[in-house]
Amino acid sequence: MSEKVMQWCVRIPVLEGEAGRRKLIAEGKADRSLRPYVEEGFLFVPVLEETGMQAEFSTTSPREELPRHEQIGGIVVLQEDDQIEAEKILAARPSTHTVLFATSPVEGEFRTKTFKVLAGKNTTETLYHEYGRRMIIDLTAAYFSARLSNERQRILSSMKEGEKVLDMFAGVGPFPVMLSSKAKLIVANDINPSAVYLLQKNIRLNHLHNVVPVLGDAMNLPHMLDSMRFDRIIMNLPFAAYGFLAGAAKLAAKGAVIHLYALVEKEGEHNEDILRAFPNAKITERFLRSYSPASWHAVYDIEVGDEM
Ligand SMILES: C[S@@+](CC[C@H](N)C(=O)[O-])C[C@H]1O[C@@H](n2cnc3c(N)ncnc32)[C@H](O)[C@@H]1O
Repeated sequence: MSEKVMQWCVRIPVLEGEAGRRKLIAEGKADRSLRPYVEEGFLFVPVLEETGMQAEFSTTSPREELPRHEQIGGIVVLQEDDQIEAEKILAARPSTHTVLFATSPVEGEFRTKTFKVLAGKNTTETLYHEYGRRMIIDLTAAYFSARLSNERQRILSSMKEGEKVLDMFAGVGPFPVMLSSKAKLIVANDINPSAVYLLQKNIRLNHLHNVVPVLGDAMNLPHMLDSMRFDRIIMNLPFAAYGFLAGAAKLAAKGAVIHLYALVEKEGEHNEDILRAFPNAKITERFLRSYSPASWHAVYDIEVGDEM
């Protein structure tokens, strides 16, 4: 049961909210027994020191305070800068070679983080397995998250044999690598040279002959790919992909399906953007996971229809 209490707080514009909250946690200033919330475009974060601003917060349950880990191949990423916990994990899991703590949020055009090695080998590179495929990941060089593995399987199972697929923001290639078994062709594009370098390695590692890596800005794809049309387009750049919908509309075949990933604060937040690019689309929005107390990762499945 949670209860309401008054506490000192800081108010951060919502787009910088998650980065600000993490900074306050890293500095030991956040009051983690209380739950932050969003109101009128600001994230309110409860803090331990007096700030001159107070607000009402709900208490968190002990379960919400447990450190969460993400395992990517032989690497564990801890949510807390906790060396003792890191050493324990390393000793308990023989397949883990490194325990990391992210010292920044996902940031910049390449959507990468910086890391501190808490325990084990001094590296951010690892070999990751997903449903029988292998991928080389380097967490400082290019974005990667194992959390979308179920989502990749969901898309694979909805695909027909022989589809032409475009991944506009492919990173090191998890979607192309996992979807290649059903596709005729996958064009996999990314603006980060290190991501495309790893993508090329991952294509070779899995002996794929139908994935074409492209290094470039997704804005240029309609011009570069000219008359090509795709049955499925993956748009996984959650904070900005909706800005590329007009380009996707030029590259979508009749009857295509677009998977648009977004960070949202309310249901239907991007419906208008989608309908501007695809006026006859059928839109299904799905919740993927919480991102911050008041925002979440969503995927919009956009069936563009035959009349475009
Ligand atoms: C959230 S990551 C997703 C990567 C990959 N789809 C995955 O699931 O791991 C977004 C990717 O978009 C790339 N990116 C950012 N802006 C871009 C642009 N204008 N054109 C092409 N790629 C871009 C970044 O380098 C990053 O690899």
